Amino acid sequence: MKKIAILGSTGSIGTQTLDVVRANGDIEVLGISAGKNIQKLEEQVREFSPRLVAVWDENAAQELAQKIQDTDTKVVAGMDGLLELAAMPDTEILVTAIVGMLGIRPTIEAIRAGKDIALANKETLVTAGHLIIPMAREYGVKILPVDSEHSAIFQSLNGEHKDEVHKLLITASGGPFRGKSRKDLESVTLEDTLKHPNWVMGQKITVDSATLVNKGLEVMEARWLFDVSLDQIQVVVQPQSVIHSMVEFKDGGIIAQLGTPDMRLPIQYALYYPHRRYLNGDRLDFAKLGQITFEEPDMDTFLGLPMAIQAAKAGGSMPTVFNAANELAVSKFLHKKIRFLDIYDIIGQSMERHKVIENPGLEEILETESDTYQWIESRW
Ligand SMILES: NC(=O)C1=CN([C@@H]2O[C@H](COP(=O)(O)OP(=O)(O)OC[C@H]3O[C@@H](n4cnc5c(N)ncnc54)[C@H](OP(=O)(O)O)[C@@H]3O)[C@@H](O)[C@H]2O)C=CC1
Ligand SMILES: CC(=O)[C@@H](O)[C@H](O)COP(=O)(O)O
Ligand SMILES: [Mn+2]
Repeated sequence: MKKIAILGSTGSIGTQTLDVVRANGDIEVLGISAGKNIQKLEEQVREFSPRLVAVWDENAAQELAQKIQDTDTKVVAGMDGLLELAAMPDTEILVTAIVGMLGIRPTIEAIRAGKDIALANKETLVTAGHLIIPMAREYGVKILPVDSEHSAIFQSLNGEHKDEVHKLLITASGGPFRGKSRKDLESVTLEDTLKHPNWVMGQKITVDSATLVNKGLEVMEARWLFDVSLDQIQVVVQPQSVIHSMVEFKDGGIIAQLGTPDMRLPIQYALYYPHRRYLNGDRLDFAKLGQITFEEPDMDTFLGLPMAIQAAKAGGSMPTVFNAANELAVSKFLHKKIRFLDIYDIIGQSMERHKVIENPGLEEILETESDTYQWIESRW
């Protein structure tokens, strides 16, 4: 039995990870965690009997402890609880399916404890990739990409050395507003934004897809995961989300990974790497699909991508500012406190005022996050 723990087991990636566990029958889930959804956590405790459940919210943790006192599962709370889950004895893999840069500390804790990381939580690499990647190397742990584009690149590379690579082609759906003008975006609603054309995902990443911030985060994530320069990464809009990404090698040959939009494939690939397992689900039918099309991303309208590239070029603490500003702006948008285009203003103005800290340590990253939050809160 392979033993895993899941950071964010109640979310979109977390629950699909549990689908993969259920379908295969040879993975033991030793730890699960969530922010505050104790109803789902209780169901998961009763089905998977984990040793540990970590709940961010202290009151929710107490309530859950009451509800499951008839079980052998221990409940822990807060950041200490997430850290305990990340490093719990006997697990081989931590699945980081939590949303946001809150995932940094548990990911570091897990690496120090020698756990391989099945990484969905892109915000961690975006803000702390310069710490995480060398640390993973030092501790001899694998960072196995779960994000569909990065899994596609990982599969397409198939162990080839990075010196063989000419460039990475990251595909983008273009989001629900593909083809719209800036004027059109002035009046889009939250409900419009949450209608992703191809994928069913958590709310934060769905908004990020619509702004193209998601693609920007993925460019930065790819840079850390595959050790390539920014110039070696190209974003291509592929509206059907059938090609999940591609690698162009030095000789001009291009290898792509294709499939239906189903996150269980990259999750399962990461959990069983380097082996493939059967996956029961829809298969691509090319005759029915008819065509696969490509476009340039509209960088004049969807500023999430060019601003991310600007942050990546500035380096140091700037990707943290980009990410933190986006996290808070998206949260405000989800609570209907700001409009869609305000997300770009919040990110842009936060970056403009920031003086880059070169090679920031963990404390400086967290301070930059909280400084960015305070500045935004005082203005919006
Ligand atoms: N969904 C997808 O298809 C994809 C997602 N990703 C990335 O994976 C990550 C997760 O995304 P997704 O599954 O969509 O997100 P969801 O919002 O669906 O789930 C987030 C999970 O994180 C938990 N969580 C939230 N806040 C806290 C907290 N303070 N402490 C502990 N746990 C917390 C949630 O718990 P609770 O339920 O209690 O709120 C939930 O379990 C993101 O980084 C995203 O960018 C990458 C590629 C595809
Ligand atoms: C499933 C996944 O990995 C998401 O990141 C998805 O790619 C979002 O789609 P777009 O950002 O391309 O709209
Ligand atoms: Mn993705």
